[in-house]
Amino acid sequence: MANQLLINTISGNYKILKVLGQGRYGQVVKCFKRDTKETVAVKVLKRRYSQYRDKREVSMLEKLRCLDPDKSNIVRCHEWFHRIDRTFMVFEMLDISLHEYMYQRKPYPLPLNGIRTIIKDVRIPDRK
Ligand SMILES: Nc1ncnc2c1ncn2[C@@H]1O[C@H](COP(=O)(O)OP(=O)(O)OP(=O)(O)O)[C@@H](O)[C@H]1O
Repeated sequence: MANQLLINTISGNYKILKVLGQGRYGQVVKCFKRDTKETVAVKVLKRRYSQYRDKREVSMLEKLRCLDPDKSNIVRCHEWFHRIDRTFMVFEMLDISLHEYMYQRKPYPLPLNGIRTIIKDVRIPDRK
């Protein structure tokens, strides 16, 4: 896998298990972190055509790190690093996305109580 070669140039600590998805700014891969024996999600930002964009992404993460992840419902970011022309961000591995959850329940909609809980959870980080 092309990303495995890329990630090996940074650290032999991460073994890529599979591609989790693709976002606007890059690809997210599931990795095994050898030193801690954790499974993590590593976001590999697209080639650094804009250092400003990468810095903005990292500075947003820096600010969010001040919040308690257990209380703010924000995904935990373990670390990030810039190497060669890429930025790598290491996050805790989450369960399925809301989209996937809704898809799995098809053709049944989410129960009203479930929708209330999700809306409440999503709104918590807004309150800061
Ligand atoms: N921490 C994570 N744990 C598990 N899967 C993840 C994690 N982060 C991202 N993913 C998966 O990778 C996909 C792409 O994530 P990514 O954050 O790059 O895109 P996004 O959420 O669309 O945001 P953006 O386009 O703004 O970068 C998600 O839809 C999700 O399926």
